[in-house]
Amino acid sequence: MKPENAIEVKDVTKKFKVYLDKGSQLKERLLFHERNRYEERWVLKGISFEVKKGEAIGLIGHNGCGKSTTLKLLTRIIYPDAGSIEMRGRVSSLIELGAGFHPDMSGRENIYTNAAIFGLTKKEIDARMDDIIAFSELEEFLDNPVRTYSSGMYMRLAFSVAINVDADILLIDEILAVGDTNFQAKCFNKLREIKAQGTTIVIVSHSLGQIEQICERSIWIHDGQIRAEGSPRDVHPEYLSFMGEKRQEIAEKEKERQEEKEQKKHHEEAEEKKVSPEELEKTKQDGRWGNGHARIQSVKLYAENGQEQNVFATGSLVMVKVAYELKETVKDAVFGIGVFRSDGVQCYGTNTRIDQLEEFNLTKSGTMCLSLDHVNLLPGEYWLDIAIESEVGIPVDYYRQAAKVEFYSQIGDVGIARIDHKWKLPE
Ligand SMILES: Nc1ncnc2c1ncn2[C@@H]1O[C@H](COP(=O)(O)OP(=O)(O)OP(=O)(O)O)[C@@H](O)[C@H]1O
Repeated sequence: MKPENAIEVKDVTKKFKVYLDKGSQLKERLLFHERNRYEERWVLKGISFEVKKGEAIGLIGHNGCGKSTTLKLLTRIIYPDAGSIEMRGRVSSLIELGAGFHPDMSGRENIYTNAAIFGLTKKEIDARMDDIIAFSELEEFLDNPVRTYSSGMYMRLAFSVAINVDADILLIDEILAVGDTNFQAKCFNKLREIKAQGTTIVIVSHSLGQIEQICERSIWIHDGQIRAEGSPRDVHPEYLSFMGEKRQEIAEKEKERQEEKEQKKHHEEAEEKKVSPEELEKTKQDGRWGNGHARIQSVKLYAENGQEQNVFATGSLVMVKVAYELKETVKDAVFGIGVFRSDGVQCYGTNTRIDQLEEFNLTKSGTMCLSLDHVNLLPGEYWLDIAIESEVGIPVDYYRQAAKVEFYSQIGDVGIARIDHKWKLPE
């Protein structure tokens, strides 16, 4: 092991056995001869990385990519099928909330057993007891059995023990996601303090912002292998754009599924009412109204590079293209857009009249393009309503929820939309 390293992971592979369903009824069980049928799932397919003493690294990746498995291997809760893991120093971990706590024992008794697991003697624990209790802020509950604790209280106790055992290496799995915001902030500050004292830290988190604030390096695990590794500022944008594309694929599949479901429902309704699906379509006014002189055929969204998509990073340019078919000339046409959050809150709305564009007549079918230059909507799902009106506000085609759009961001600000801002710190 290199002298400057605290952790060396070399070509580690790990597989799990996943037992196939054997059937729960007696008859099914009797009929199944292959009782122990299982398949092997390779979760890690050869992972190598090194962590220097005093360095903090973040493990990122989509659900199920193998982050927690990597951390459990480092804690030696489980062992690799091949490869090697070497670590130097005392290891402390916060992996599963309250794992290692005995529910019937009091908080105080659990501090003793838990700290002993991390290798402390009774004398050492006694010396740290006050610090552990003070950090947990659980003085009044300390003699109650931990089964009466809330999950937040569990986490306070577990965190307080884990950071007070003078570990050389601290392994944390998504722990900062639990607890109230005050305690989260306190843990976060404590982690920085511990890091400044030279502790090596490995964090698994979906909060890229937290990783950026604590870690020098991010390791992106994908499909059981390391896909990228480097400064969080370099790796995270790459990861986010990859996840954006994935979400786009999922959104498209979901859209197809919804369309198929709608079509099936539509046919069933038509059959029930003994009319043709086309006739039913004509009479149906759900979320759509107007005199029908023009009809919106499609509303598609495009990114700056011209690619059609429905998932965007907050702050991106979104190009909206509205294709319409004309049945009759529409005089003094006005195009409008409304942006609604999925819970119905209107986030924005405008039209060509509000924007003081010259009035125009629609004389043939075509496409209207609207460029939304910096859409600062915060992460979530939104719907676009699109409308065509004619002279003095007569609705021609109002199309509710004409397109769905999703935004993502790695910044943790909250609300509906990001407001451009600048801070000026006191001199
Ligand atoms: N004991 C186990 N037996 C069988 N499969 C397991 C076991 N532990 C984990 N797995 C599987 O291994 C894969 C990786 O799990 P892991 O918990 O490491 O993912 P993760 O990256 O931490 O995910 P998340 O972001 O959801 O926490 C998953 O498909 C999971 O179902």
